Amino acid sequence: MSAQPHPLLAPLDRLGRPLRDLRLSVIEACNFRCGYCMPADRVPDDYGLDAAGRLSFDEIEALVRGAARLGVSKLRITGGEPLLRKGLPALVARLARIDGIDDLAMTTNGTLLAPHARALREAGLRRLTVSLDALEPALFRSLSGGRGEVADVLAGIAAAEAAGFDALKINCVVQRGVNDDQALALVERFRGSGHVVRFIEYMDVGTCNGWRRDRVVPSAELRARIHARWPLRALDAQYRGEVAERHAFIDGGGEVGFVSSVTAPFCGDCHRARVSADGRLYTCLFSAEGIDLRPTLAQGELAVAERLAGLWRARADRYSEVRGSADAPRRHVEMFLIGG
Ligand SMILES: Nc1nc2c(ncn2[C@@H]2O[C@H](COP(=O)(O)OP(=O)(O)OP(=O)(O)O)[C@@H](O)[C@H]2O)c(=O)[nH]1
Ligand SMILES: C[S@@+](CC[C@H](N)C(=O)[O-])C[C@H]1O[C@@H](n2cnc3c(N)ncnc32)[C@H](O)[C@@H]1O
Ligand code: SF4
Ligand code: SF4
Repeated sequence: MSAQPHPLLAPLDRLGRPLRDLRLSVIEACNFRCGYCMPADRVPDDYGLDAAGRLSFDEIEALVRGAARLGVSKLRITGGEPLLRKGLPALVARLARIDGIDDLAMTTNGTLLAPHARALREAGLRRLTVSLDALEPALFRSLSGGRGEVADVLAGIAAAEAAGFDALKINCVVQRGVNDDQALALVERFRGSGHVVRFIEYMDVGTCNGWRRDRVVPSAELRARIHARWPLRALDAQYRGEVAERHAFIDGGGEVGFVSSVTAPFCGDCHRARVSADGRLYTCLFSAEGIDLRPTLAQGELAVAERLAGLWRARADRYSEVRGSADAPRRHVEMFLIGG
């Protein structure tokens, strides 16, 4: 059941967009070094705030309760790698109880999922997204910065299924000449499984990921490649502002999705806010500066709701629509700090 937003606090931003979706990073550290996010040559092995720099579970709960008062109903836990955060199932249990949060999801690289899937499910996590950029083991290892094994991710997916998670999202960031040749294999592997593979255009987020536009594979091109092998038909969005464009396999093999933030931006309906592990609010994936919420978190959920409402009303972000123009911000926060 959705919480009734406080009557004074159901804010619209300057472009008329409500706040519906909160993406919360619970940790800035990661056990991978994906080149498009946290390149090994730019981010030291021991990178990470010490635990005291992170929001406590009490602070996180105050944040989410405050956000729920504004009409936020969807919460995604992310990182860094969220499964590195100690005590995560206990945090999930606290967040799952918050009135108004109808959709509690997590994005993970999946390597630590096998031992944790059941506890997360029992704690109340409803949905899981697992990132998986390649099935070929040597390529997967290289894409993870030499840190990960694809077999561990597949074991994590199997453990999630056994724990009762169904219809996982399997997210693949596609780079031309790097892993675009893995797309058909990924589709084949998960067709008919009930899980949904989604291909994400490589984005220019962060300062250090060496983005090149010629490495972006437009979703339309990838969709045509998949359609030639397994014919597709477009599906309607399930709700306004859905990030992925959905397509069904005509033969009944399930569906596949495309996130096209470079070639077909979707800022017009963007109702997402992000909070980093140290409590900074980012009103766009491409914001340069976060706004420190920590002093307000100590004052309780009503104070949080009022502060968030004021900040949301001032928002006018639409980076993907102005990318490349003189108006576009030049500096962005790192993706591993705000969680994608
Ligand atoms: N530019 C841009 N990209 C986004 C935004 N939200 C998500 N993405 C990209 O899309 C990817 C997939 O996002 P998800 O978190 O899986 O999408 P979602 O719509 O919240 O997930 P579901 O509710 O499960 O469909 C992210 O990792 C980002 O790369 C956004 O607001 N702006
Ligand atoms: C930052 S990660 C955090 C969660 C977890 N570590 C994981 O990888 O699933 C969340 C998502 O952001 C995506 N991502 C990171 N950098 C990206 C980029 N430059 N372009 C597009 N997606 C990116 C990742 O592929 C991943 O699916
Ligand atoms: S995409 Fe996820 S797994 Fe890869 S470096 Fe970034 S935070 Fe880590
Ligand atoms: S670029 Fe910013 S405003 Fe546009 S959809 Fe992404 S997060 Fe929202």
